[in-house]
Amino acid sequence: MPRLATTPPQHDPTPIFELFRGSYGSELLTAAIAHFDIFARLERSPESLESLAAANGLQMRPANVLVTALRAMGLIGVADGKLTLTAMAQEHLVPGGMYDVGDYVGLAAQSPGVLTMVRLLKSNQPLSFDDGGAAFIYRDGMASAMEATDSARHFTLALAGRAKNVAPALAEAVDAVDAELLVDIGGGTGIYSYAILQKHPSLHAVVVDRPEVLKVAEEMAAEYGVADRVTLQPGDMFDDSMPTDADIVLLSNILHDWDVPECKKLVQRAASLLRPGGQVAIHDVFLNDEQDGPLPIALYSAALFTLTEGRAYSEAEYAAWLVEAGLTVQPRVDTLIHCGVLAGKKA
Ligand SMILES: C[S@@+](CC[C@H](N)C(=O)[O-])C[C@H]1O[C@@H](n2cnc3c(N)ncnc32)[C@H](O)[C@@H]1O
Repeated sequence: MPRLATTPPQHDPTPIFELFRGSYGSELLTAAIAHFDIFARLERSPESLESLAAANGLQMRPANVLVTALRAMGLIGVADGKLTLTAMAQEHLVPGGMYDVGDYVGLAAQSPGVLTMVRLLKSNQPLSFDDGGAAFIYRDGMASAMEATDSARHFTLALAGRAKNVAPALAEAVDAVDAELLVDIGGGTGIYSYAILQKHPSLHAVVVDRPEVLKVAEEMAAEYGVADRVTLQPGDMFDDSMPTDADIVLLSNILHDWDVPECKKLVQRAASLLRPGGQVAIHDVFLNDEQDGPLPIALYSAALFTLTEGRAYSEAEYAAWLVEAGLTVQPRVDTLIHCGVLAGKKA
């Protein structure tokens, strides 16, 4: 009997993910207090994100990750378009204040996790694994752990744990009635596609990913009994051609791996593959449009920042890219573990 990718778990695993990501909160808070000049500066005068970033030698991606988390923690607010301290931060995090707790938090300033976070924030570079390169991302000329058999397998199977839980909800959330062709860009194990295939017996899926990753996708296609309706296409999603006339192009947990220019390019490429009436389905997490939380997503954004060239984005950011690509944005549908689908339809 093939495995079912459409049966949801009995218990929602979201709290486990939130507990796991909690360490990023501690690291960012300690980094902000003990390694960057944020609270004293904002006490002197409100400031734009750009100017706070420049004063601390940070590029915009790390600045966004750090400040979004501090806003989600209730330490930084916004007034008249500038960053300000909240009352709690003013009382407790301005150096020299009567009730300043900065030195207490600073006891963790030299811990390995905090030092690594500070290094990554300053360099704007993802972690490199055993000299094999970054996890989850590949583009021409970059060292990538997805190019070697063992590391590609390790990172791909790690994502299968989340995918097995979320895929049943994704298969419900994506409108695939009457669809014939699904293109899953950076599909990894392919589990999300396989759930949609199991729900829609006349659908065919093309899973595009790196060659070593697709070895895992091939095993999973057999396990889930969909191998005869799946084409595995090795390639580079930025440069290689992909099938056209697609009803659905799935970008599941892809855009959060990349910085804004790459995201725009990928959404444009995805839109160019659609037949009229088709949709690009962005499956991801969503920051608030104000970039001030929710805290679990702000901390996940920090995780993404350390591992990849991306971060979490807001629905407004994704929607703008879909519109730029000529698509009409559909209402967002939640799946599981903070994820949801934001689709853009081609007229
Ligand atoms: C974070 S994983 C997402 C996997 C899966 N879609 C999911 O939701 O679990 C990103 C995937 O994109 C693939 N990928 C990264 N860069 C790529 C590139 N340039 N071309 C093709 N695939 C790429 C990775 O190998 C990996 O499988």
